[in-house]
Amino acid sequence: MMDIAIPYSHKHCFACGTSDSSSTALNLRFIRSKAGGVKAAVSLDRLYQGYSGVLHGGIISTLLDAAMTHRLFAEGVEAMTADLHIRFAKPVPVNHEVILSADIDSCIRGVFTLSSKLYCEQSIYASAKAKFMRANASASSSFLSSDC
Ligand SMILES: CCCCCCCCCCCCCC(=O)SCCNC(=O)CCNC(=O)[C@H](O)C(C)(C)COP(=O)(O)OP(=O)(O)OC[C@H]1O[C@@H](n2cnc3c(N)ncnc32)[C@H](O)[C@@H]1OP(=O)(O)O
Repeated sequence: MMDIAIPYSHKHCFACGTSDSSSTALNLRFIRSKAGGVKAAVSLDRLYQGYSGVLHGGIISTLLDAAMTHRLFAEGVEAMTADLHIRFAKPVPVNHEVILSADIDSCIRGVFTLSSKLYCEQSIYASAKAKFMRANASASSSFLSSDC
Protein backbone atom coordinates (compact mmCIF):
# COMPACT_ATOMS: atom_id res chain seq x y z
CA MET A 1 0.00 0.00 0.00
CA MET A 2 1.22 3.54 -0.82
CA ASP A 3 2.54 5.90 1.86
CA ILE A 4 0.45 8.97 2.64
CA ALA A 5 2.07 11.79 0.65
CA ILE A 6 3.89 14.31 2.82
CA PRO A 7 3.37 17.92 1.69
CA TYR A 8 6.35 20.15 0.91
CA SER A 9 5.70 22.10 4.13
CA HIS A 10 6.70 18.97 6.12
CA LYS A 11 9.89 18.13 4.26
CA HIS A 12 12.01 19.04 7.28
CA CYS A 13 9.60 17.76 9.95
CA PHE A 14 11.15 16.18 13.05
CA ALA A 15 8.46 13.46 13.01
CA CYS A 16 8.03 12.59 9.33
CA GLY A 17 11.14 14.07 7.73
CA THR A 18 13.93 11.74 6.68
CA SER A 19 17.39 11.42 8.18
CA ASP A 20 18.58 13.36 5.09
CA SER A 21 17.00 16.49 6.58
CA SER A 22 17.74 15.84 10.27
CA SER A 23 19.82 13.19 12.04
CA THR A 24 17.14 12.88 14.76
CA ALA A 25 14.12 12.73 12.39
CA LEU A 26 11.76 9.89 13.36
CA ASN A 27 11.17 9.05 9.67
CA LEU A 28 7.51 8.07 10.26
CA ARG A 29 5.65 6.65 7.26
CA PHE A 30 1.87 6.31 7.35
CA ILE A 31 -0.40 4.26 5.10
CA ARG A 32 -4.18 4.06 4.80
CA SER A 33 -5.71 1.46 7.11
CA LYS A 34 -8.43 -0.94 5.94
CA ALA A 35 -10.84 0.84 8.30
CA GLY A 36 -10.28 4.14 6.43
CA GLY A 37 -7.91 5.85 8.88
CA VAL A 38 -4.11 5.89 8.75
CA LYS A 39 -1.55 3.72 10.48
CA ALA A 40 2.21 3.36 10.91
CA ALA A 41 4.59 0.97 12.63
CA VAL A 42 7.60 2.37 14.47
CA SER A 43 10.22 1.22 16.94
CA LEU A 44 12.35 3.83 18.68
CA ASP A 45 15.58 3.24 20.54
CA ARG A 46 17.01 4.57 23.81
CA LEU A 47 17.83 7.91 22.24
CA TYR A 48 14.14 8.68 22.80
CA GLN A 49 13.69 7.34 26.33
CA GLY A 50 12.72 9.29 29.46
CA TYR A 51 12.68 6.86 32.36
CA SER A 52 15.08 4.02 31.69
CA GLY A 53 13.69 1.76 28.95
CA VAL A 54 10.48 3.85 28.65
CA LEU A 55 9.69 6.04 25.65
CA HIS A 56 9.59 9.71 26.64
CA GLY A 57 6.09 11.18 27.00
CA GLY A 58 6.96 14.07 24.68
CA ILE A 59 7.94 11.60 21.95
CA ILE A 60 4.71 9.62 22.51
CA SER A 61 2.80 12.90 22.13
CA THR A 62 4.70 13.63 18.92
CA LEU A 63 3.88 10.17 17.49
CA LEU A 64 0.17 10.55 18.27
CA ASP A 65 0.09 14.09 16.88
CA ALA A 66 1.88 12.95 13.72
CA ALA A 67 -0.70 10.19 13.19
CA MET A 68 -3.52 12.74 13.32
CA THR A 69 -1.64 15.19 11.09
CA HIS A 70 -1.19 12.44 8.49
CA ARG A 71 -4.86 11.51 8.71
CA LEU A 72 -5.54 15.06 7.55
CA PHE A 73 -2.79 14.89 4.90
CA ALA A 74 -4.65 11.85 3.53
CA GLU A 75 -7.55 14.25 2.84
CA GLY A 76 -5.30 16.91 1.33
CA VAL A 77 -5.63 19.07 4.44
CA GLU A 78 -2.62 20.81 6.01
CA ALA A 79 -3.60 21.88 9.50
CA MET A 80 -1.99 23.04 12.72
CA THR A 81 -2.57 21.37 16.09
CA ALA A 82 -4.71 23.79 18.10
CA ASP A 83 -5.48 21.63 21.15
CA LEU A 84 -3.96 18.29 22.25
CA HIS A 85 -4.91 15.89 25.06
CA ILE A 86 -2.83 12.80 25.78
CA ARG A 87 -3.59 9.79 27.96
CA PHE A 88 -0.47 7.81 28.90
CA ALA A 89 -2.09 4.49 29.85
CA LYS A 90 0.97 2.22 30.11
CA PRO A 91 4.73 2.80 29.87
CA VAL A 92 5.76 2.31 26.23
CA PRO A 93 8.95 0.24 25.96
CA VAL A 94 11.82 1.41 23.74
CA ASN A 95 13.18 -0.94 21.05
CA HIS A 96 9.71 -2.41 20.62
CA GLU A 97 7.40 -2.06 17.62
CA VAL A 98 4.32 0.05 18.26
CA ILE A 99 1.41 0.74 15.90
CA LEU A 100 -0.05 4.22 15.51
CA SER A 101 -3.52 4.89 14.17
CA ALA A 102 -5.67 7.98 13.68
CA ASP A 103 -9.21 8.83 12.64
CA ILE A 104 -11.23 11.97 11.96
CA ASP A 105 -14.11 12.30 14.43
CA SER A 106 -15.70 15.48 13.10
CA CYS A 107 -15.18 18.71 11.22
CA ILE A 108 -17.31 21.62 12.37
CA ARG A 109 -16.83 25.18 11.12
CA GLY A 110 -13.25 24.50 10.07
CA VAL A 111 -12.23 22.79 13.32
CA PHE A 112 -11.20 19.17 12.78
CA THR A 113 -11.43 16.87 15.81
CA LEU A 114 -9.30 13.74 15.57
CA SER A 115 -8.31 10.84 17.78
CA SER A 116 -5.25 8.64 17.71
CA LYS A 117 -4.00 5.54 19.46
CA LEU A 118 -0.66 3.89 20.12
CA TYR A 119 -0.83 0.10 20.32
CA CYS A 120 1.80 -2.20 21.76
CA GLU A 121 1.20 -5.96 21.74
CA GLN A 122 -2.35 -5.18 20.50
CA SER A 123 -3.24 -3.14 23.61
CA ILE A 124 -3.72 0.63 23.76
CA TYR A 125 -0.72 2.12 25.62
CA ALA A 126 -1.47 5.77 24.84
CA SER A 127 -4.17 7.77 23.12
CA ALA A 128 -4.87 11.35 22.11
CA LYS A 129 -7.62 13.68 21.09
CA ALA A 130 -6.87 16.91 19.28
CA LYS A 131 -8.34 19.80 17.39
CA PHE A 132 -6.71 21.03 14.20
CA MET A 133 -7.25 24.14 12.11
CA ARG A 134 -6.13 24.68 8.56
CA ALA A 135 -2.82 26.36 8.00
CA ASN A 136 -3.84 27.05 4.41
CA ALA A 137 -7.47 28.05 4.00
CA SER A 138 -7.37 27.29 0.27
CA ALA A 139 -6.64 23.57 0.82
CA SER A 140 -9.38 21.36 -0.58
CA SER A 141 -10.54 17.93 0.50
CA SER A 142 -13.05 15.26 -0.40
CA PHE A 143 -13.75 14.87 3.33
CA LEU A 144 -14.83 18.47 3.66
CA SER A 145 -18.55 18.90 3.96
CA SER A 146 -20.33 22.16 3.37
CA ASP A 147 -19.86 23.33 6.98
CA CYS A 148 -16.03 22.95 6.93
C1 LIG B 1 3.71 17.64 19.34
C2 LIG B 1 3.47 17.34 20.70
C3 LIG B 1 4.53 17.52 21.68
C4 LIG B 1 3.97 17.77 23.03
C5 LIG B 1 4.87 17.45 24.13
C6 LIG B 1 4.24 17.77 25.47
C7 LIG B 1 4.00 16.53 26.28
C8 LIG B 1 5.10 16.36 27.24
C9 LIG B 1 4.87 15.13 28.10
C10 LIG B 1 6.07 15.02 28.97
C11 LIG B 1 6.01 13.79 29.83
C12 LIG B 1 7.40 13.59 30.35
C13 LIG B 1 7.46 12.55 31.42
C14 LIG B 1 7.50 11.18 30.86
O1 LIG B 1 7.94 10.96 29.78
S1 LIG B 1 6.86 9.91 31.82
C15 LIG B 1 6.56 8.69 30.58
C16 LIG B 1 5.21 8.86 29.96
N1 LIG B 1 4.19 8.35 30.88
C17 LIG B 1 3.97 7.05 31.01
O2 LIG B 1 4.60 6.22 30.40
C18 LIG B 1 2.87 6.69 31.97
C19 LIG B 1 2.19 5.45 31.55
N2 LIG B 1 1.06 5.18 32.43
C20 LIG B 1 1.18 4.51 33.57
O3 LIG B 1 2.25 4.04 33.91
C21 LIG B 1 -0.06 4.38 34.38
O4 LIG B 1 -1.22 4.55 33.60
C22 LIG B 1 -0.12 5.36 35.57
C23 LIG B 1 1.13 5.24 36.45
C24 LIG B 1 -0.28 6.80 35.09
C25 LIG B 1 -1.32 5.00 36.40
O5 LIG B 1 -1.30 3.61 36.55
P1 LIG B 1 -1.82 2.83 37.83
O6 LIG B 1 -1.73 1.39 37.49
O7 LIG B 1 -1.19 3.35 39.05
O8 LIG B 1 -3.26 3.38 37.83
P2 LIG B 1 -4.57 2.74 37.26
O9 LIG B 1 -4.57 2.79 35.77
O10 LIG B 1 -4.85 1.41 37.91
O11 LIG B 1 -5.56 3.80 37.88
C26 LIG B 1 -5.54 4.10 39.27
C27 LIG B 1 -6.41 5.30 39.48
O12 LIG B 1 -5.81 6.44 38.88
C28 LIG B 1 -6.73 7.00 37.97
N3 LIG B 1 -6.04 7.55 36.85
C29 LIG B 1 -5.10 6.95 36.10
N4 LIG B 1 -4.71 7.79 35.11
C30 LIG B 1 -5.43 8.92 35.25
C31 LIG B 1 -5.51 10.13 34.57
N5 LIG B 1 -4.75 10.36 33.48
N6 LIG B 1 -6.36 11.08 34.99
C32 LIG B 1 -7.15 10.87 36.05
N7 LIG B 1 -7.11 9.73 36.76
C33 LIG B 1 -6.28 8.77 36.37
C34 LIG B 1 -7.62 5.85 37.54
O13 LIG B 1 -8.88 6.28 37.08
C35 LIG B 1 -7.77 5.10 38.85
O14 LIG B 1 -8.71 5.73 39.69
P3 LIG B 1 -9.76 4.87 40.49
O15 LIG B 1 -10.60 4.15 39.47
O16 LIG B 1 -8.97 3.93 41.34
O17 LIG B 1 -10.55 5.88 41.29
